[in-house]
Amino acid sequence: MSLLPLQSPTLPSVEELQERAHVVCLPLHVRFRGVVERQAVLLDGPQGWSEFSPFLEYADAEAARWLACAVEAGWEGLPAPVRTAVPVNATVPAIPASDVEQLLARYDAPGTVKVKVAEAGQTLADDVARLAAVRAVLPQARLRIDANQSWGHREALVALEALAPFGLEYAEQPVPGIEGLARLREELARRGLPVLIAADESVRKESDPLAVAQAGAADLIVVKAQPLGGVRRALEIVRQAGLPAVVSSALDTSVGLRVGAGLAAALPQLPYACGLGTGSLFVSDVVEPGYVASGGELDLRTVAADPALLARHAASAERREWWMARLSRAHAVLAAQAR
Ligand SMILES: O=C(O)CCC(=O)C1=CC=C[C@@H](O)[C@@H]1C(=O)O
Ligand SMILES: [Mg+2]
Repeated sequence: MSLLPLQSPTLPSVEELQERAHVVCLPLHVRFRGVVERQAVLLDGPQGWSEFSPFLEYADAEAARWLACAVEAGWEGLPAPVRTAVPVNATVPAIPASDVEQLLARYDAPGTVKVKVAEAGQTLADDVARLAAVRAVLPQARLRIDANQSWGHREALVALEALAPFGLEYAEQPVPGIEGLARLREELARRGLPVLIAADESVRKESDPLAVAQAGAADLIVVKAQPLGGVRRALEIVRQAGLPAVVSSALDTSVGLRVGAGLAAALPQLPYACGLGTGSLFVSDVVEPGYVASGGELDLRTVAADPALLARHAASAERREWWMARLSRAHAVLAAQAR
């Protein structure tokens, strides 16, 4: 397959990136992906603010794709939108059912809710209770689940039998691997269990993001601008995959969420609400008000980080140094690819 190169046409020097970089540490209302604070580098690019925030454990080659996205958004800008607003889902982390109502109150009129399931240390009964709690608060909402590839084949079948009665829009990455998804999808069809399968990790963490579509292993793909190396590369992946796509966040700050909204706004078709509602999980952000949905939608306003908030949430000197070194290594990966 041919994809756009990872780097933007002009890769700025590492010195320029570092001069324009602000490292922040933002508290979250709930634990998400095992963290209670989000660290991010925000770049004051000539075409607008952009974000470099690969998860802390990611190696440099993977982090370089996130930097390619930041360079594209900040130095090239976003592609022209084909719509003026994007629908978003509320995201419910693997919290106790008793906390669901309070969490959902942070979202304004969500028409769709994504519920995290299969959390380590929890049971299927916890997942059922969490979905039931969501259903009780929002009887009309579309529901989807995300297992983050934590089930095995048989476990997934048992879980999906139990959760399908909630009327799932789809199940995101129920099991690991492209073969695992394909096998599960076949078995669901054989059993007449009507749950669509969405691929997330099998798109963003595979060396070939199109492999899952080529294998016929999923009904739809989840696309995230930072992990896929930028908005234009993600658009090209969706075009070549030929499957419906769900745009989602990488737990970005408001700046990264706006880039994700730029991806969603530029897609020719947007059949599903986007996972770009995660700004509501932040206690504080780099813009005020944060880039959160109202009436279940994000508008396409300009998002520019506020200097006072950047200062208030500035990371420690030690974290800043760590991020600058990481930025430099990711830059070296992109520079080597450009040669
Ligand atoms: O899609 C959403 O509703 C929100 C984003 C989201 O779920 C994720 C963001 C960041 C990291 C991931 O573990 C997670 C996901 O797996 O989709
Ligand atoms: Mg996911």
